[in-house]
Amino acid sequence: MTGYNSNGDVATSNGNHNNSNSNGTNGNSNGHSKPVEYTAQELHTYPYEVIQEIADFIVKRAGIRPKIGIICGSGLGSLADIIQDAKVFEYEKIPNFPVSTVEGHAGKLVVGTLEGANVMAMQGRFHFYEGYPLAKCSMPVRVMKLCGVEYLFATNAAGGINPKFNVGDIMLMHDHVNMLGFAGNSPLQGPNDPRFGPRFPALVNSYNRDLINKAIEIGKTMGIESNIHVGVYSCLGGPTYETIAELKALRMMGVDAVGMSTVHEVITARHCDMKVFAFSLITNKCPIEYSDKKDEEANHEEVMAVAKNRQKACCELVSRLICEIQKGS
Ligand SMILES: O=P(O)(O)O[C@@H]1C[C@H](O)[C@@H](CO)O1
Ligand SMILES: Nc1nc2[nH]cnc2c(=O)[nH]1
Repeated sequence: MTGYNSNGDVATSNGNHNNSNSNGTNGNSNGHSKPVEYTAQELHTYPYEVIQEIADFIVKRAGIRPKIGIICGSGLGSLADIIQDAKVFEYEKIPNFPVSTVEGHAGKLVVGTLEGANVMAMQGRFHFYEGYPLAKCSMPVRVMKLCGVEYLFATNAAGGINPKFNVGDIMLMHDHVNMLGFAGNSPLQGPNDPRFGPRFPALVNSYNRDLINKAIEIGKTMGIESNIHVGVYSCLGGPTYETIAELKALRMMGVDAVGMSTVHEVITARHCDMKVFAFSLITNKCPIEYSDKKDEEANHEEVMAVAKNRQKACCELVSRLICEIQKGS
């Protein structure tokens, strides 16, 4: 079993340095190679070397270094289907990568080009409620960073708490309330590796203002300006949807949309100095008054159906924003 020695260097269990090569395998005496193995504890925190091996594995096989990373929210996997010259990696086949367990999250990494930019997209993200620690949920963001990604586009399906929001609207995130953080949980918990970023990162202005403004302009030219809002997202642990009392509390805190993802990915991206653009597709309206109406209860089938209906608009918004980034570079 491979482990880490007290210097933080990769070492085998007999104290030898690991001789893994860039495709994440160990050569052995009979010329065959086998994947590097890590302990459960190592895969809980994902040390730099593990992330580097995963990034090398992807870049080597994709043959390009992506500049933009996209995380597809529930039912929004089609954002990755528009990628050209795509190389597709099933999560199960990427060494030390977790697997997707949620419906609407295919569990594939797609690398290719979009609007002339090299991109990589996750068709399937990892959620806290799947039983993964937050560091593991957002580990792919660090993989993106070491692959060369400068911009993170994070998307999600969310419940609209702001009464002005309608099902099918898009909320451009300009801030978040980190409810899991309030409860003492962070993807950055544990020893800090300064190769990724500082121990105490600031999070004001996490959501790139320039990209938000560009997205608003794109929304106008798409004729959907009345369906685009700018607002505050909050991530809860899930997998339950919220109670009325929780929704009332979130609204009082200034939250416009609620979901079960994205915040820890944004924290991880900002820690390693990536530019962040994120949006929520409002898949259901959250009730904030008690009633017996069954149709006010959120459910995952509805979430995915709305996402499927709105995938064309979401794809257009993402591609046109990438086109704008390309014009500026
Ligand atoms: O991955 P996202 O945040 O888009 O998915 C949301 C939150 C839950 O995973 C699921 C609930 O319907 O949708
Ligand atoms: N927490 C939460 N996540 C969602 N994802 C889609 N809709 C919802 C919702 O209403 N609440």
